[in-house]
Amino acid sequence: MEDDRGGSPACFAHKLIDGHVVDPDAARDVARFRKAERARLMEERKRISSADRATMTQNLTEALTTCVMARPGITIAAYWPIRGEPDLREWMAQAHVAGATVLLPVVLEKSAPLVFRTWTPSCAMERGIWSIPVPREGQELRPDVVVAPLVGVDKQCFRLGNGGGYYDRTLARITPKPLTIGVGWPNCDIPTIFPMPWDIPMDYVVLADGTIRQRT
Ligand SMILES: Nc1nc2c(c(=O)[nH]1)N(C=O)[C@@H](CNc1ccc(C(=O)N[C@@H](CCC(=O)O)C(=O)O)cc1)CN2
Ligand SMILES: Nc1ncnc2c1ncn2[C@@H]1O[C@H](COP(=O)(O)OP(=O)(O)OP(=O)(O)O)[C@@H](O)[C@H]1O
Repeated sequence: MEDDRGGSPACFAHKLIDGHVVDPDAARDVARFRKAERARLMEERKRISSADRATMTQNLTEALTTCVMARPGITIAAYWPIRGEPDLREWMAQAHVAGATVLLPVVLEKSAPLVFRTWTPSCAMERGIWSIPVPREGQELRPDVVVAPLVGVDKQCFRLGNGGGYYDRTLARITPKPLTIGVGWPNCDIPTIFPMPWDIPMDYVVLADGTIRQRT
C-alpha cells in the first residue's frame, strides 16, 4: 500500500549552502585545499618586485581595457587593493574621466552580500570591515561589470578569492548578472579550485602577463 504520510525521513548527511545541497565531507576537504592554496599563492605574490609589479600592472590594465570599455552610462565595480592585489586605481581614475561610474565593494555585514558604492578619485574614504578603505558617502548602485581580484583561478574561470565567499554570495543575487572579469598576477593560474555548487565562474580572466581567457 502507498505510504501517504509524505516525504522521506530527514537526512542529515547533507547541508544547504545558499539553497545548494552540499556534502559536508566534500565541502570540508575543498575548504582545506583552498586554504592551503590561498596561503601558497599569497606568499608567492609577496615576492613580486615593485618593478615587476609596475610593468605587469600596465599589461593588466591594457588587457582589461580590451574587455571593458569605460564609457558614460556604464557602472564598473573595481576594488581598493589589499594584500598585494594588483593596484587598478589609475585605471579606475581613467574610467571615471571617460564617464563611467566606478563603484567599490563594501562589506556592510559579515557573511552578507556586498553592496557597491560610487567612488571618484577625490571622494572621501573611510575604513570599513578588515580596515579596507571604502567610500564614505556614495550611492549604492548595481554594477554592469564586476572586476574581481583573484588569489587563484582555474582553467574553467572559477575564482579563488580571499575566502569569505563574498563575490559568490553577491553575484548570485544581482539581476541581470553583471559581466564578471577576474584579474590577478600570472601565478594565479591553477588547474582546478574543485568548484562547489555556489561558485560562480568569471566571464573573463585577465592576468598581468597580458593573457585574456574567456570562459567557454
Ligand atoms: N580589495 C578587495 N576588497 C574587497 C574584497 C577583496 O577580495 N579585495 N572582498 C572580497 O571578498 C571583500 C572583502 N573580503 C574579505 C574576506 C575575508 C577577509 C579576511 O580577512 N578573512 C579572515 C578570516 C575571516 C574572518 O576574520 O571572519 C582572514 O583571512 O584572516 C578579508 C576580506 C570586499 N572588499
Ligand atoms: N552564495 C553563498 N551563500 C552562502 N555561503 C557562501 C556562498 N558562497 C560561498 N559561501 C561560503 O563562503 C565560504 C568561502 O567560499 P569560497 O572559498 O568560495 O570564497 P572565495 O570566493 O575565495 O571568497 P571571496 O569571494 O570573499 O573573495 C565557503 O565556506 C562557502 O560555504
